[in-house]
Amino acid sequence: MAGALLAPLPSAAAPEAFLRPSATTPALYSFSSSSFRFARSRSPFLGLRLSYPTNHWTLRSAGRGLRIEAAAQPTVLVAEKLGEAGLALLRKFANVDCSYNLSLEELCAKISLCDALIVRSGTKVTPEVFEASKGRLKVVGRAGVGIDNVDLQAATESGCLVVNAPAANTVAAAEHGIALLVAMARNVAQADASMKAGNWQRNKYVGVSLVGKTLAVMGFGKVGSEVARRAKGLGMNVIAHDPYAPADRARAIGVELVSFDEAISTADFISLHMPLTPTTAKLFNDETFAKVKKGVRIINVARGGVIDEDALVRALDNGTVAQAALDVFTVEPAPKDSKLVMHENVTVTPHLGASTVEAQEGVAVEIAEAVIGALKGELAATAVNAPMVPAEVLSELAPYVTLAEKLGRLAVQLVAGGSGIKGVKVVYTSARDPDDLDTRILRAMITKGIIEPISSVFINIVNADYTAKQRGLRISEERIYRDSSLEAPLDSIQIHLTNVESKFASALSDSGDIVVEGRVKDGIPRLTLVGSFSVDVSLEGNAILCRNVDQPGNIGRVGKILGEQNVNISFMSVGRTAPRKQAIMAIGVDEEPDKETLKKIGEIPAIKEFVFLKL
Ligand SMILES: NC(=O)C1=CN([C@@H]2O[C@H](COP(=O)(O)OP(=O)(O)OC[C@H]3O[C@@H](n4cnc5c(N)ncnc54)[C@H](O)[C@@H]3O)[C@@H](O)[C@H]2O)C=CC1
Ligand SMILES: O=C(O)C(=O)COP(=O)(O)O
Repeated sequence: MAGALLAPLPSAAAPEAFLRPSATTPALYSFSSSSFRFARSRSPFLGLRLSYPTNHWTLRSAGRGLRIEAAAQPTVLVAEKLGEAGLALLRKFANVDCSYNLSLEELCAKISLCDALIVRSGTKVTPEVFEASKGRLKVVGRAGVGIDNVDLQAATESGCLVVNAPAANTVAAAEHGIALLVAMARNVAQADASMKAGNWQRNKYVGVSLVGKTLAVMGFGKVGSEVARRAKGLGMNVIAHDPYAPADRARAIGVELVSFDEAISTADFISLHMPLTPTTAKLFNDETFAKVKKGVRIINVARGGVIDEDALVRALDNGTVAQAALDVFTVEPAPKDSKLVMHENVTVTPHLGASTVEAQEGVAVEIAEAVIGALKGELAATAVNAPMVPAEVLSELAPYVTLAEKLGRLAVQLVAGGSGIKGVKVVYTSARDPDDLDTRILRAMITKGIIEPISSVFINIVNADYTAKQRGLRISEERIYRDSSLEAPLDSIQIHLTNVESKFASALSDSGDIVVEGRVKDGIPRLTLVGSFSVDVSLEGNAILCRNVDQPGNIGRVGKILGEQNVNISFMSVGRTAPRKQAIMAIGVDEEPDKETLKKIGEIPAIKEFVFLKL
C-alpha cells in the first residue's frame, strides 16, 4: 500500500516548520497533509482506482531531489458497533472511522471520503449513499447475514462490492429463536414483568408444553436447520418448508420438508427463518393466518417484513394466533406505540438474535477480513453482488484475466469511429470440461476492456454484466474443446466484434467480424491473431499494426522513422499470408509516437494501412 513519487520540496515558507527529522534516519522526514491525494494502482478484479487522502508522507533524499513516499491507507467507515477483534484487524490496514447513529445526511456527507463502509442491520445503505460516494466507495461490508438494508441494485450499478458475514452469527440466531420459543411457551417475560410489578400470579401464567408438539421451520437454511436440530432435542416433531433446500440435508437431521400450506396448517409452532425478499415480504398475511391451526404460536427471528404486522395483530386479537415472539420488526426501532409490541400475548426483543459476545466477535473478524480482501482487490468468498470464485481458481485465471481485458481494449480500438458495437462473441478454447472452467470473470474483464475506453463508466467485476446490458451490448460465449494440456485452464481467447466496421480492415475476418485472439505464454498474455493474420505480440505498452506488401526493407523504413523521433521499439512480429504477398507487421513501442511520425509511417508505399494501439 505504499507508493512513491519524485517531487520537489513543497514550497511552503519554512519547510522546517513541518519537516521533522526522523529519530532513526536523519535523511528521513515526515509531515502531515490532508490535501495530498495518492492514486493506488488498479486491481484487476475490483478495478480499484482509489484516491486516498494520505495522512502520512515520508520524504527521503533521492539523488538531488526528494522522494515523497505516501503510506496511502484506505478509509473504512464503521457505522455500527463492531467487535474489537475486527476493528483491530481493520486498523492494521486502514484508517478506521467509527461513527455510530449517523443520519442519512451525515452518512452521505462522510461517504465520499470512504473506501469501505461497514454496517449491521441498523443502517440503511440507500441509492443516495452510493450517489454521494461519487464512486469512491468500493465495498460495503454487512457484519451479519441479512442484506435487506443495503440497496444491492444501487451498489451494483456503482460497481460497489457488497460482502456479508454469513456464518458467524448462525448459532446465536438459532439459540435466540429457541430462547423465544421456550420463553413464549412458558410466559417467562410476562411473568417476570408481573412479579416485578409486585404480583404473584401462578394461575395466570400457565404455559404450554413443547414435547410432542409440531414445529414448522419456515426457511431451512443455516439458522433454520440449527433451530430444527435444537427443537428435536426438546422432543418436538419438526417439519420444514423451504422451496430451495435439499431434501437429503433435511432428512439427515430427521426433518421432513413439506409444502407451505401443509407446514402452516399442521404446526403448533411456526418459526420463521427465510430472508426478506420481494417474494417473502408480508408472506404471513390475513390469507395465511386463515389457514393456520387455531392457537398457533409464531416466532420470528428472521425479518419483521416477512409478516404483515397489522394482520398479525388481528390474528392475535381473534385468537387465531395464541402467541407471538418477535425479535424483528418491519420498522426498527419499532414505534413505541406499536400495537404488536404492546400486545399482552407477544414477547419482544430488540433485534438481539446476533447479539452474543461470541457472535459479534465472529462477525467482526469475518467482515473485517472480507473488506480488507476486497480493498486489496481480491474477490471475496462472501460477495453478495459479484461472482464468488475460490482463491485457487482466481490465481490460476490471473494471467487470463489480464489477457481478457487487454484483448477487449485492443478489439475496441480497431472499431471505426461512429460504428457502435452491439454484439460480442467470445470463444474460449480449452481442454477442460466446461464445468471446470468458470468464465464469469473473463467475461467481465472483456466487457471492461471494451466499454471503458469508449465511455466514462468505471467497470469492474461487480457492474460489468449490468453495464453491458444497460448499453445494449450482447455478449455470447462459446467453448471449443481442444485436446491439449489440462494444466492450463485455457488455450486461447478469441473476441469477435460482430457487425462493425474496422479502421484497420485487416482485423476483419472473412465473415466481417473484427477478430482478435490471445494466449498466455510463460505467464505473459500475448496477441496471437488479428483478423486472419497470425502474429505473436506481447500485450504490453503500445503497438503499431501495419498491413503491408511483404517485401524487403519495410521493417528498416519503419524503424528509421521511429528511431529519428527517439521512439524505442520493444518488439516486432510479422505474420503473412504467403511470401511476397500480404503481411501484418506488429511493432511494439515504448513511447507513443506523435501524429507526424505516424503519418510518415502511413506514407511508406508498401504500407497499405496501419493503426496505433494502446495495449
Ligand atoms: N434476528 C437476528 O439477529 C438474525 C436474523 N437473521 C436472519 O435470519 C434469516 C436466515 O438467515 P440464514 O439462515 O443465515 O440464511 P440462509 O440463507 O442460510 O437461509 C435462508 C433460507 O431461506 C430459504 N428461503 C428463501 N425463500 C424462501 C421462502 N419463500 N420460503 C421458505 N424458505 C425460503 C432459503 O432457501 C434458505 O435456505 C435471514 O433473514 C437473516 O437476516 C440471521 C441472523 C441473525
Ligand atoms: O445477521 C443478521 O441478519 C441480523 O439480523 C443481525 O443483525 P445485527 O447485525 O445484529 O444488526
